Amino acid sequence: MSRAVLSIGSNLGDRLTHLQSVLDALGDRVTACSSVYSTAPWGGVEQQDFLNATLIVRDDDRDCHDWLRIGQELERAAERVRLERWGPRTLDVDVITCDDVVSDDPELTLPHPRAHERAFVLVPWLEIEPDARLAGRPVRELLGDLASGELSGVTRTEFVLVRGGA
Ligand SMILES: Nc1ncnc2c1ncn2[C@@H]1O[C@H](COP(=O)(O)OP(=O)(O)OP(=O)(O)O)[C@@H](O)[C@H]1O
Ligand SMILES: Nc1nc2c(c(=O)[nH]1)N=C(CO)CN2
Repeated sequence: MSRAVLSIGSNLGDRLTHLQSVLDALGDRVTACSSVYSTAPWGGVEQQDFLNATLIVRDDDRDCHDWLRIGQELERAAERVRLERWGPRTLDVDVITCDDVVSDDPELTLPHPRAHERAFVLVPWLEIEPDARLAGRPVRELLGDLASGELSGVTRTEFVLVRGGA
């Protein structure tokens, strides 16, 4: 059994359809799904705005590596091409936390080593889990540490992701 927090994002092609493909594939393993946010690109590469959302997933038969593997399969299905670090992509699936696992394995680092700096992860996560903690600190507090410019780049949209579509 495992429970994970996943961040999904897209800024190439039909961005909403790419995000929905994750919900469709995960079906009822998704126990919570945030609103869809329009987010300014993080990381310094000039590119189109992203759509981002955060999900909570649970499965009796899967472990933390399974969530990474499933995410990578979905990225491949969306024909994601790796050209540039933090550059444009059809679909990105990051494992933010999984149970209470702490790991510095480069293949699956947990919690995700840059999540605490990313309003595009923290804002949607807080929406679906107001008491969320990351590496021992309340997500609400981590958001307070971010520059106001980071927060203003994250705007809730009216787009809707449909759960249980599998
Ligand atoms: N928690 C994690 N979630 C997703 N991938 C991870 C994680 N920890 C390590 N990785 C590894 O990171 C590698 C690069 O992933 P990816 O290309 O999606 O990075 P990125 O999304 O461009 O940047 P970032 O890692 O900063 O989000 C993957 O091969 C994967 O094995
Ligand atoms: N706004 C936003 N910026 C990003 C994103 C993302 O999903 N949203 N993903 C990145 C690579 O992980 C790099 N930068």
